[in-house]
Amino acid sequence: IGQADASFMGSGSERRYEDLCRNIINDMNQYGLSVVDDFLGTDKGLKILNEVRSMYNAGAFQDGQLVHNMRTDAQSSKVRGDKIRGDKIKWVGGNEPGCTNVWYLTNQIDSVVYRVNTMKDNGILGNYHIRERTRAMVACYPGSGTHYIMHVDNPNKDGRVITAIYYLNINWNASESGGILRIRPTPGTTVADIEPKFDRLIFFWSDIRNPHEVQPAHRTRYAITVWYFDAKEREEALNRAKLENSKTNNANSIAQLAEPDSTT
Ligand SMILES: COc1ccc2cc(-c3cnc(C(=O)NCC(=O)O)c(O)c3)ccc2c1
Ligand SMILES: [Mn+2]
Repeated sequence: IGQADASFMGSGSERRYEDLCRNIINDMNQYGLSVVDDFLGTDKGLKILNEVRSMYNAGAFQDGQLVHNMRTDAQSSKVRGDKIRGDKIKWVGGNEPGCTNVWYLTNQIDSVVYRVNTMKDNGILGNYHIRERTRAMVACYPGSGTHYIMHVDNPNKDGRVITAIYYLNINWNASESGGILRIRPTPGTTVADIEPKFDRLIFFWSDIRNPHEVQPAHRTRYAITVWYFDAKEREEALNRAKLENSKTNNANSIAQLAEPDSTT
């Protein structure tokens, strides 16, 4: 996987920017994932890290835990919640105060994604029409073995086609701290083990092509994720949701009709 050096914000950067985008296109078509190192350079990366640290220390993150994998312990009928996810998250839209560096990052990722989506000979990327994305999800795995079990980001065509993750972890040593992102591209038997290194940006298809897990982290592990929507898949997902919604509303109103009117 081409480890493109992407500090293209420097001088004479046009050529390097084109090369970076070409690398991403090739990686996405060949592997369904791409790793870009030194995306913004050290000083911009540090500004983002400090901003995220102050958010986290201000207690702005909520427990990302959604569903406990509850099960009863065989011996003492105690119910044990095996956490599916151990991360704590904060959604950032980009215009909140104190998030200017996260906003700068998402702007930089946007320009790369919109570029690769429109370049000629971009293969599978040409099948999508990417016009919008989610807000930025700032995630912290607070160490002590917190992890995320194998999952697919978009298993049911909710519109998200590309996952982009930017890592903030200086001198990350996976043999000590774990926290590897393991992607198992499907179909296939290969495995991609990606360390959550400082100033590293990765892309991968969000759907069932890329089941992945975050292995137990033993050090605080920060990442910022944005998901990019394909306009057509997103519209179809929203239409399905609307249809479902109106069905339940109708069902509810019919149910109300059927209920004996309590006032009579
Ligand atoms: C309904 O509300 C929510 C709110 C937040 C949610 C966050 C995730 C999520 C998904 N993937 C990863 C991941 O794969 N990280 C890889 C890495 O850090 O290297 C991750 O950390 C978090 C999934 C569902 C959510 C639903
Ligand atoms: Mn995921």
